[in-house]
Amino acid sequence: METILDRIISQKQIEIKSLRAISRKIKNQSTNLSLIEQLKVADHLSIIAEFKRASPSKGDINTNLNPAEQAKKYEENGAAAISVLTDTTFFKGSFKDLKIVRDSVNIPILCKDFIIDPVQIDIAKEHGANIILLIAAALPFTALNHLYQYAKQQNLEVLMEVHDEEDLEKALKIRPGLYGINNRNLKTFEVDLGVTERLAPLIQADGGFIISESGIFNQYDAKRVRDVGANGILVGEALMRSNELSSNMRELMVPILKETKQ
Ligand SMILES: O=P(O)(O)OC[C@@H](O)[C@@H](O)c1c[nH]c2ccccc12
Repeated sequence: METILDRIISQKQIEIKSLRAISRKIKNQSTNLSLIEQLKVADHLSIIAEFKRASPSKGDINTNLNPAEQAKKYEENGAAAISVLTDTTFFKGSFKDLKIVRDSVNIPILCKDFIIDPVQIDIAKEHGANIILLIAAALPFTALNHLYQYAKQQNLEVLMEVHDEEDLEKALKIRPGLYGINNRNLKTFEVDLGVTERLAPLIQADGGFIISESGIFNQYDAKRVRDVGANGILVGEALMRSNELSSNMRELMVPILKETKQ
């Protein structure tokens, strides 16, 4: 049966063709902002705050927010980085949003997309991204490794997303240094923080920073992933819907365990 991930990837293959045709008029905006350097010194859980208008699992989340204003609020309230969804078809995001956020803040930005081709990495960088996401489940090992090496050559950091042991096996061979454990299964949309509890110790044994992604809403969720060694959390829906962003973000920044520091 065709999963949502299969559908997203087939759509990407179509979009890549037009991305190649985009003239690269935009000046390279990339700066040297580093999430990894921040994670090295953080004493609380770092928040990667996401700008996410909609998603296939939740439908419209908040389509009225202004990306520049929301990004500034994330920065003011202590986000370590901002994630911007650039997929349009399924998430209602765009590279324009990425550029707007880049021009509004001074912290690292993650381009959140389904990357299957180096041209997407070029475009992410041209719009000001410092970090890209690579989803292990979306690619065979050789392609994943190739895109990882390409991004590093472009001076970008890579958040390597894993959801199960099979993904992790591919990721550990690459040793990316920065892992995203997605609590949401991109094939069924099921969310379970137990995924971080299961995979984090396997990553810790090998070394590398850990970001727990998806389904994190409050300090109990934050503590749960912190307790198994997460260095950071990637939070979208909870922050996009929040009416009290400052206090919500503050409650998520729980102190991290000494053993977690690298
Ligand atoms: O809105 P949430 O449940 O806080 O999740 C944020 C983020 O983890 C999620 O948007 C995400 C994680 N990995 C992805 C890959 C593609 C698209 C989206 C995602």
